[in-house]
Amino acid sequence: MNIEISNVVKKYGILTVLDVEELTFKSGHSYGIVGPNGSGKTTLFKCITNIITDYSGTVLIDGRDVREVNEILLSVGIVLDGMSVYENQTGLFNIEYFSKLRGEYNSEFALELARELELEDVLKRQVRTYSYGMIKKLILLIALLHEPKILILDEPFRGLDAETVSWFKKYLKKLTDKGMTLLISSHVKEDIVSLCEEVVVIKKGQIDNQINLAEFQEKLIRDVVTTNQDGFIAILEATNYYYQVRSTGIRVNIRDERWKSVKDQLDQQGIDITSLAIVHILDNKMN
Ligand SMILES: Nc1ncnc2c1ncn2[C@@H]1O[C@H](COP(=O)(O)OP(=O)(O)OP(=O)(O)O)[C@@H](O)[C@H]1O
Repeated sequence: MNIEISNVVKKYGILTVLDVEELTFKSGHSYGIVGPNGSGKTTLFKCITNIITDYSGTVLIDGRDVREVNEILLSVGIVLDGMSVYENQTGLFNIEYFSKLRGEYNSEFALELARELELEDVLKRQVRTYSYGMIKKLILLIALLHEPKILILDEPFRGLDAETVSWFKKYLKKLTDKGMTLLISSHVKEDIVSLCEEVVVIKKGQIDNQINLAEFQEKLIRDVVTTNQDGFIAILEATNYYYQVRSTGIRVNIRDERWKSVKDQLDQQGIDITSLAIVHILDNKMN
């Protein structure tokens, strides 16, 4: 399912917290939404899922306005950071309850997921006796139960152990391979890189950048310090490669094979590399 956002402006009083002219999430693709705290990521998710409705502009899912055709939301799963369940009820009650709110309850599938997430043994316990990670797993399990066509996850992995994060990533990959659209916000670069094809950077409520990660696969940013920085710059100037002089060294932004030729030239001129740090493209953009 596609999501098309046009001229969406959300204000709190006189403060504009979201102002997105045009943004499209294509069916079956996975998107990372990144940006500093308070930049509007959660607000965007809430507008897409009708949790916030008092915005101007439109959000269309498969061409239908989410504020007019509520049924579309049955195909959308959302997990917001800080979402809660009924703590005085058991895990199983919560799974069944939230599942039935959306339609059929498939107990076999629910148990299968619970087993994979190692929640099976605690399903009959009241949720208030769960650890933070168990509650988070339970909420994610509930969101997965209906195999949504669009899944929106706001900081989904915070507080989960490495094994569970790895399970979720594999599971989400399977779902996107089957055509689910995934929107995920995270401050953890590795989560975004391992799951998403495209990154949308939001700053102060506006789209600051859109990055196709596939294009950057072989392109690494390097911060390089050499024994002769002027000689190094002369090589980069002569080859027309883009560089920046920084306190951490000379930042070069070139593909692997070109970097090899730069290194050969450094060798020929007797210039040694004393320090080399690889910076991922997203380190620049995420915060
Ligand atoms: N109910 C509210 N009343 C007033 N302002 C709000 C309300 N909810 C959010 N805001 C403001 O809207 C802006 C965007 O908040 P939002 O939660 O969307 O940011 P975020 O990018 O998800 O941040 P984080 O990375 O910290 O989760 C912030 O300035 C926040 O203070």
